[in-house]
Amino acid sequence: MVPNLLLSRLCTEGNSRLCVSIRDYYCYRLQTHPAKFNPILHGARLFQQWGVYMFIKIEGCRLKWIRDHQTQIRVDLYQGLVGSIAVGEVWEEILNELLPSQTPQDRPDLVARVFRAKLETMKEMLFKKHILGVVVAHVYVVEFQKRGLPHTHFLLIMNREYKLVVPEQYDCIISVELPDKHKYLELYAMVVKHMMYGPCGKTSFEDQRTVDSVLCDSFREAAERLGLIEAENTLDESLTESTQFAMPASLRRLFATILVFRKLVEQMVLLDLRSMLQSMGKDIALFPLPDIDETYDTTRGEAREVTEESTIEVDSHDAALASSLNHEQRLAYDKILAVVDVDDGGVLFVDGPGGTGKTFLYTTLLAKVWGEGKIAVATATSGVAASIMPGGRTTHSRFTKQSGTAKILRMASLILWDEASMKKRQAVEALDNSMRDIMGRRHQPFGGKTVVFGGDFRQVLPVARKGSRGQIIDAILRSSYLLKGMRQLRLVTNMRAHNDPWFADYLLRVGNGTEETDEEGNIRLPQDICVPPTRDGVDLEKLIDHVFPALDHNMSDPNYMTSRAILSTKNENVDKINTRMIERFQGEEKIYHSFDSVEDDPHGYYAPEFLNNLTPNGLPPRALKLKINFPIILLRNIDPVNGLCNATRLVVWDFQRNTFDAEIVLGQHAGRRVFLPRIPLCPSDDDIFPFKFKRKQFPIRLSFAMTINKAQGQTIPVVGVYLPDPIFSHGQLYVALYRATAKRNIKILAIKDDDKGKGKGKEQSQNSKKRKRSEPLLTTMKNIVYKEVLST
Ligand SMILES: Nc1ncnc2c1ncn2[C@@H]1O[C@H](COP(=O)(O)OP(=O)(O)OP(=O)(O)O)[C@@H](O)[C@H]1O
Repeated sequence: MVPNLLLSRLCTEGNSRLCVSIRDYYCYRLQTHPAKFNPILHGARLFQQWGVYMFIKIEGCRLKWIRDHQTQIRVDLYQGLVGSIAVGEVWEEILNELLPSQTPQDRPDLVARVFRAKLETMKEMLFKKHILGVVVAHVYVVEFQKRGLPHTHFLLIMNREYKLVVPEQYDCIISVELPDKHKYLELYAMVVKHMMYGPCGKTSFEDQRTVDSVLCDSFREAAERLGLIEAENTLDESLTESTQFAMPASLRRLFATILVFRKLVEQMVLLDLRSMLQSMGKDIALFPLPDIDETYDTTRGEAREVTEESTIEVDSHDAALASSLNHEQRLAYDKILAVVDVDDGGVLFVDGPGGTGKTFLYTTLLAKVWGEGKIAVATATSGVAASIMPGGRTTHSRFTKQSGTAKILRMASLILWDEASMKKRQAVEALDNSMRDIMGRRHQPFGGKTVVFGGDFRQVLPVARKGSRGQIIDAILRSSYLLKGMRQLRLVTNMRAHNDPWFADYLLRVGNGTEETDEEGNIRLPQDICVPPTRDGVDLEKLIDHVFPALDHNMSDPNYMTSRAILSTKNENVDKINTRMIERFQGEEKIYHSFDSVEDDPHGYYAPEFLNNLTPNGLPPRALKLKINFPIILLRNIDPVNGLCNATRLVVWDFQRNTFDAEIVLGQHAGRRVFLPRIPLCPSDDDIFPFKFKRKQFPIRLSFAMTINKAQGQTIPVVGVYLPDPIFSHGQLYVALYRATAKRNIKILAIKDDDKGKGKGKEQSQNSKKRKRSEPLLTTMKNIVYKEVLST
């Protein structure tokens, strides 16, 4: 039925053609010529766009032919079997040919070729082997779905004796149920693997509208109840759920108290709210609430920071730690206190590799300064480091424009900034500039304050987006003008791994880039920390077993859950491991769907199905799957003062429909139970989409596995490292290794790059199980160290 389209006309002389069809021409443009660079094949989504335009050209001609030949085409006469086949994203024939970092969607040419080969096989089975009976005529169309993958619909006109005339005959060849898992395990597995839309359980429209045994009035209401789309009262409901969940008796008591002491309680609540909002960096005046009567404020208008800092109670245990400082810590301690005592300013840098006791030193210093009635301001670049420092706050929430900030900085005898190596130097320089103004001493660094920075430049450095090595180095504190006047205090002894001195030494050599390398520039990994290769290629399962032994027995133990994690370089690897852990973990699963939208899209041009498929880095998934006791990690600073900051680790306790209950498990706030709401989140990388994407979801991810960068500063005694791709930035290998306390607590699974063939893209790396057995797992590894950032 489909004509051959001619560019001008099809001329034949013997067997040779003088002209080619439009279709032939574009087929030629899509050929892969190994020696020639073909820009079309590298165009990713542009390639798809181009494909669509070219297809429209060809299809336009086809449609014209059909329009002009209506008398010959008597479509209305036909009836028969309708069926379809669709392309599978995990077809190996496609994955094997992808260029580095391409996905199947980026290569419509490959997808179409492989799809056609399969289609031809299918046609042969249908029309030559007659698997469904003799076919006398057929029609099929191939369509490309939104994601850029093709599928086809068939209409088969059967020979008279094979025509299906009663439902029973259809039932013999068409089955819309899952095969019996126990009888036909292989068939069952095959159907589940290739099933595109998941099992459907609904049998009627009423059934579709029934949620939790309640028949809803509309499909919209049913979708809202299922949490698939956002209901208008989601926030109200989550508040109601939290209140039901949290001690109804105390809430009733509060209500009774409000009735009795209305004005007083109202003012107390407002003052409390003001303080909470301040700690989140917000002013209560921005919200439509009753006015505050300052006479009820017992702090007499004193800024929250000042009240907080001047009422810190010293933990006697922290004060006693001073007697256990080791020699180098003691030297640093004495030097810093001497500068604090003189009170004429000084800038010091505690340079200590991971585990050398920087936090231990800060804890003793803070206890000493506070014990003398002085003010010490403790900050850290990341929320995790801040949460393990007494009175610690992130620099982001500490150095704000709040009225109390300047006052507290003026009063402080010591300002401590941990993980300064992870912050861009411009941020530190901005503080220096502000302090000079605040103190009215422009000529003295930090206006003459004692400022102690701590950090480790062996670790992953602040990200200069798409920055070159030079730009990254230029962005760090080492390159600042402040370095000249900074006194260096060195800690060397690894106190965390002191029971395994060989390992402690090895870590330091990795961090310093002094570990011996082979001719390919790789360092050797200690044999006993590498996962031994398995015969059946299930190395990742082996790594999971090493890190999470006897999971079934330990899954309800929060200490077990949070003292271990698998680290990897990329989010896609992390997601893969977390998905495996969801399957392994027992218990009922709860799925929370996100509500996705685009800002400034009043006409709804961006379809929800499209938005739901997006998973930008740093955002939670569209379908967040949780089970009780799952370890999770926060993705945003929600309430830093109360321990809810980016990278805080929690364990899931219980679910409600719009909220869930979790417990903070590490740091100063360990043991605190919190309710987490869904909040609007935007990708940190603004340029990633040509529109402003917004996902309303719980700001968390599972933390069975996490990226190496996210693990920086975390305490993880038992560590697995999964490296299906080589590490790619300064300090990554060091950060991954030094989390562990000893060699016996770490296992690495590094897969040789060649195993995946050259440039097979991410899907192939996800298929690492299919690694060729002849190829060994890696026991040597690339280590990237920018030595210039380590020298002073
Ligand atoms: N003098 C000491 N006596 C006993 N234990 C110590 C001493 N110094 C440090 N430790 C212990 O060693 C471990 C590592 O110390 P700490 O967390 O302070 O190191 P760090 O340099 O801050 O590490 P990281 O950079 O990885 O955060 C902790 O368990 C700490 O309690």
